[in-house]
Amino acid sequence: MDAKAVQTLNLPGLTRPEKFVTRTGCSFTRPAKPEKLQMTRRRVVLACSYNNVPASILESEGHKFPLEEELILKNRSQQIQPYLNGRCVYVVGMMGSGKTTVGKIMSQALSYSFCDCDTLIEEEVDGHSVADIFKLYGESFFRDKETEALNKLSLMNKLVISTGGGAVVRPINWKYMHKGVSVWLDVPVEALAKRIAAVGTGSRPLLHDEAGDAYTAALMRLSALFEERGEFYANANARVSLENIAIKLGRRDASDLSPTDIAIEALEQIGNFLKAEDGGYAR
Ligand SMILES: Nc1ncnc2c1ncn2[C@@H]1O[C@H](COP(=O)(O)OP(=O)(O)O)[C@@H](O)[C@H]1O
Ligand SMILES: O=C(O)C1=C[C@@H](OP(=O)(O)O)[C@@H](O)[C@H](O)C1
Ligand SMILES: [Mg+2]
Repeated sequence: MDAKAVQTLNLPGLTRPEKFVTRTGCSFTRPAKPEKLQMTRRRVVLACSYNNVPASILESEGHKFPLEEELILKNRSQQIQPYLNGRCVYVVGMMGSGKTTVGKIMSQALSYSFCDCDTLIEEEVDGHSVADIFKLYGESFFRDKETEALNKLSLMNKLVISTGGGAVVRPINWKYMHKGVSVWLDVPVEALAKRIAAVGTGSRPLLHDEAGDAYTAALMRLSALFEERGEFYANANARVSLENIAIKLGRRDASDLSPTDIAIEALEQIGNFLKAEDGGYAR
């Protein structure tokens, strides 16, 4: 064993190793005393089903394994449950920021149900798509339906709710969302434009009018929208900066992050908010 590489970690709460893949090619040998682990730089496979295994030792060498992701998601959600107390989690952010995609992952980790606010509105308006609702009845009608939907959802619990990108603009909507906990997926507009260009602007009526190639058109419109709305997203209780996650995980840029990477960070940021709200006292 390379002595230089050996570090001793105090891992409170670690009980017994089974099988898991480390994320920095670290290896563990089971010490005599379970609460201490020795790490070397060689990759071995070891799994812990643990509470409080710091995610920092689960750093990826650029690839993750479902078991490891499950462990971390579960770990994060177990840490926040006592503070969340069944309150709904609202995911806010610009169009294309991953609210629906990441929201579903978070709901599974929290054993919550998932609700997409746009889908709820479509069901309320005879199954018309959001784009058709804009066309048939106009944006103001859509916004009223959005407020009605958020009002209804605010009476429920144990839901992860992915909101529509414009929900943050109306103060009344925040009155409803602040009955739960809100998290803002803060994604660089370039990454948003790339994602939306890949799927097309058909489902997003506010991106329809720009001329030019799909990416440039989306980038122009999203930049203008963010200019108008940026301050409203900042009302969220927690913020997930994809640029910060990329730096933390040593990735090239925000486009290099999976929805699960973002869900893990979202749960961590929600946890930070809840602990601060609670005076940091463990339950
Ligand atoms: N982390 C990610 N990396 C790459 N593409 C993503 C990521 N998260 C979401 N997407 C894609 O971006 C598009 C928008 O995602 P979606 O969840 O619908 O966002 P929103 O609900 O915020 O508009 C979808 O095509 C989705 O597959
Ligand atoms: O940003 C917006 O104003 C909108 C975002 C859309 O939802 P997504 O954020 O899920 O695309 C949808 O609510 C509608 O097209 C308006
Ligand atoms: Mg959505």
